[in-house]
Amino acid sequence: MGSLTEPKIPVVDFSKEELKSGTQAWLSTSKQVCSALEEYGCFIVECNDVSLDLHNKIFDSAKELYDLPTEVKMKNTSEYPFRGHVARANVYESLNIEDAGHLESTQKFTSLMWPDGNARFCDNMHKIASIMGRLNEMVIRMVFESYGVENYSDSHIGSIDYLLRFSKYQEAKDNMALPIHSDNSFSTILYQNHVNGLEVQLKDDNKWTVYDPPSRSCFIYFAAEAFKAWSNNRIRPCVHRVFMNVSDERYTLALFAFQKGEIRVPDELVDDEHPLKYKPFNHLDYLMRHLKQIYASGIKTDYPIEAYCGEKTQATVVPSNPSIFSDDSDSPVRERVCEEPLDQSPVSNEALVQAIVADDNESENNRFGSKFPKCKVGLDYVEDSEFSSNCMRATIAPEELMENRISNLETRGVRKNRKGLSSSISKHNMKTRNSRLQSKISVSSVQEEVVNTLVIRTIRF
Ligand SMILES: O=C(O)CCC(=O)C(=O)O
Ligand SMILES: [Fe+2]
Repeated sequence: MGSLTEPKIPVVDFSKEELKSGTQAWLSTSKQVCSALEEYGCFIVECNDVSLDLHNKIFDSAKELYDLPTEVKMKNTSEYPFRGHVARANVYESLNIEDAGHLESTQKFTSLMWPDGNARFCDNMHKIASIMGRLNEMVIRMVFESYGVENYSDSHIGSIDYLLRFSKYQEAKDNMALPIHSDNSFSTILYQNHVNGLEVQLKDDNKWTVYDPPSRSCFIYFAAEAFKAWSNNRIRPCVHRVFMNVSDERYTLALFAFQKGEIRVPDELVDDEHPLKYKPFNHLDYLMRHLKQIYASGIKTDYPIEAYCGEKTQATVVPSNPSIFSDDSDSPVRERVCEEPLDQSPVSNEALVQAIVADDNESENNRFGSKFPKCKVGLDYVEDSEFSSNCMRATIAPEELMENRISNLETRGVRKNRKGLSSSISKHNMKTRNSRLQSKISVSSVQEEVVNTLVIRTIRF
């Protein structure tokens, strides 16, 4: 029989006294933090660092950011997947500041969005990011001390690479605004406006608990995949999703902590009871190569970090077996990953658009068509990946197949807004219906900031 009371997200009070290492308050708070992360993977941080005034200013500034024209927001780009400007229909939109631990990065982002300046925005965002960063560092010290590995805290904290993400959610048709996932960071701290929507899984039981912060000055702290690996599986990564069934706009700010350089399980955390589960790994490489492959291929894996650096995995960290990609032999359309990837480096929006345009014009220099002369280039919408709606794939297909695929794409609701065509495309004088649609799709992919997840696939015919 299950327990009668459902577990709740633990609340840890960081506001009572000044928390200083070595004090009784510090020790008891550390204990609560550690057991919350081991048992549930998350806890609510109660503190009084954010006044109601600052709360209001932060979300006014966030709204101001989202109210900017799309072409301005699209200037926020990144070589990493799912950073930069990401938009999904009217349900989800995010913008990301990389290297957010430094004021200069926030300043740079601010002047990209507001070339005439917006000191208020910069100031508010730097303030809240600093509060969240300090909290994260305190939690790291507490956990490291609890495990007796406090000698690693300084170097760990010194190598944190922060990412600040602004997210906006609106009511979703199926209510699912952000799919189920755990973060690929080390840890994440999240701050939200007055609209709930975040749900966490506290046990492996498919039950969801709504994050309902007790006050405007609360944060939620998540342990993520890299924290689990570092702790040799002691810490539980928090599985969460965003479920939106209210018409109010939900705004959040999340500070993701990544590690520059290598993460290795401290020797002190390996013993007979806890044999080593992970090889040392480079966190940013994990993000850049492994996740990129996973997202681009549409493979859903429950434990991506195990596949990357689990003690039992092979030396190759990037999936190389084409059979893991969709290859349904009953289907008239057989797909395989191009054995010789055309371009391993991140593909810029312009390069993608130019390649498509070049293909359409049957140019000699066509990057794709020269390798696959009978094929047309198009973009395929990936439905099955974790962040499905943000993913597009480049597909090479004979024209008649493109026709089918494009009608599928239409029914799958790829944006058809003709105004979405950028001038750089329309001036290329597209002739056929197909090519127009392809271009439109490519624009959509550009808008959705997914060009970096480009995978070249061939369709045999
Ligand atoms: O905005 C939220 O509530 C959750 C965001 C999140 O989970 C993410 O960006 O990974
Ligand atoms: Fe998340």
